[in-house]
Amino acid sequence: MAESKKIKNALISVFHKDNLEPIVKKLNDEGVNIYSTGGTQKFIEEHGVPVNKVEDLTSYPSILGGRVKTLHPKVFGGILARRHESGDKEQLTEFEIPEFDLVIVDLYPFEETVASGASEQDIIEKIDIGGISLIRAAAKNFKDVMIVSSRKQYDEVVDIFSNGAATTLEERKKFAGEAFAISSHYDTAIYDYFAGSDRELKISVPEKKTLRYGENPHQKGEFFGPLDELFDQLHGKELSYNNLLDVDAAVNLMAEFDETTFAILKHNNACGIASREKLVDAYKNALAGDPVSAFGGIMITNRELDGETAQELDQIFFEVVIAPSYSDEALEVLKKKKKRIILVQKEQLKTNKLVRTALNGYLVQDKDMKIEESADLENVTDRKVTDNEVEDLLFANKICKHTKSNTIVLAKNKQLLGSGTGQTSRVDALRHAITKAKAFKFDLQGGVMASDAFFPFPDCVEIADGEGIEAVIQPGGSIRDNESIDYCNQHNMAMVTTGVRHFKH
Ligand SMILES: NC(=O)c1ncn([C@@H]2O[C@H](COP(=O)(O)O)[C@@H](O)[C@H]2O)c1NC=O
Repeated sequence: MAESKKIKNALISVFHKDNLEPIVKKLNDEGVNIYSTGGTQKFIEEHGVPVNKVEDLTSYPSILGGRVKTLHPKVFGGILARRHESGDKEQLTEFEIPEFDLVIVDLYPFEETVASGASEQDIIEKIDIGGISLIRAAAKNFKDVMIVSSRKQYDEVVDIFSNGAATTLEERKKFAGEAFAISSHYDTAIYDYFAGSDRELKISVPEKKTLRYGENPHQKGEFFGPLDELFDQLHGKELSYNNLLDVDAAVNLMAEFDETTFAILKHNNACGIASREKLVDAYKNALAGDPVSAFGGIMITNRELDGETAQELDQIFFEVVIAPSYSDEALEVLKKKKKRIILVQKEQLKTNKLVRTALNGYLVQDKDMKIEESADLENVTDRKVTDNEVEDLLFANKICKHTKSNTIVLAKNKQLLGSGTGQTSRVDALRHAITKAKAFKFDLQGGVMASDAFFPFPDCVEIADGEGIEAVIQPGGSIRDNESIDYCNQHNMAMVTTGVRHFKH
């Protein structure tokens, strides 16, 4: 077993004082001398534990409103001295500096202060200088010093001290690594606050979840992010890498819909979706869109999931269900299958930037936040779209935005009839959409067609017309737009353009 090093002197300077008591009591029981800054020292004293003032050690009071408290050679010398260097030891003796073997710091809450909308002055005062220096110094000298840099580590520290106030080299090195994670995250948050539009890419996410594997079982996978803020998982196995991608697609798609809607996704694309007055009807009509692909799919709705809908859902195998809430009856039904993942979506996504790897770097872009309303539509054909067609066109356009390019979406009565997903040509996407719609016995007569990008040729409107599609929504902007528009005019079809392309790769 690794040799433990006893702690003789500890320096404690924490912003939040909660949960510190068991550690200081233990240190006191073990005969450790505790040194502390103003507020921390008062807190420790109030708990009946003797403590030395850092001010007495440095012979300086805390000055400049707390901007300088521990920034002194008598403090940093005691942390940074190399215990195996005789020169360092001699200097400690010469300047009467105690050797600190343990440093506990809880930094000023910079991120929380920014998030609270505080004034610039308050934010600037929450940039911790002394505390971050204590953390870095103690972590650098981990061979002799134990650094506790987060309140989240207190339980582990109490555990380590259960056999006496001592630490092993292995423990000190591990805590040093965690300390540099804390200090670099803290600096990233400060950088984010100051950085302008020409900012560098700095991402620091402490919350990590190790996944069973990545996209395939032979690939390792991890997720970084505070997933618990977004979802409560009520039941089922752990979300996998592919589940997370599907859930992301599902949540983004559903965010477009206000009325009662149910969607089923597979491989990040909707294979069924419908808006209806009753949730159970929305589900049944979503499932009808492609009951084959729905097998093993991701289910999502924007309404409380009721017992009747849950009974229907229970008839098929699916991986994940997402809803803002569930009735007791629904939960009882859905929990029957042990592995089924049941998620409560607590809030909408707030992300407005998208990041992915490309070549030897990263691509960063604004999220596609644009979605068209009826006022955004320009009727470019002789025949004007009817009110019902407008509803279906906007419905299809929303699905298009969240389907992999190239895509064509066919819809009718706020129900997805078929889509072509991720095709290399637009006409292939349409053919695929038609095949799917026909496979599930949909009548395309009177349906609408949405395209994520303009039609380079009139072939798509020609084929759609042949199947009975009567109205079309597309961004427009092709040099051959007129050929598609002319065809529509000659065949009593209506077309609206949006001026907004919705590629998704
Ligand atoms: N200025 C300094 O020398 C200094 N030394 C430690 N601190 C911070 O002061 C806080 C504790 O202060 P107090 O014990 O007075 O409540 C901790 O969050 C610690 O990170 C400092 N404050 C900010 O930089």
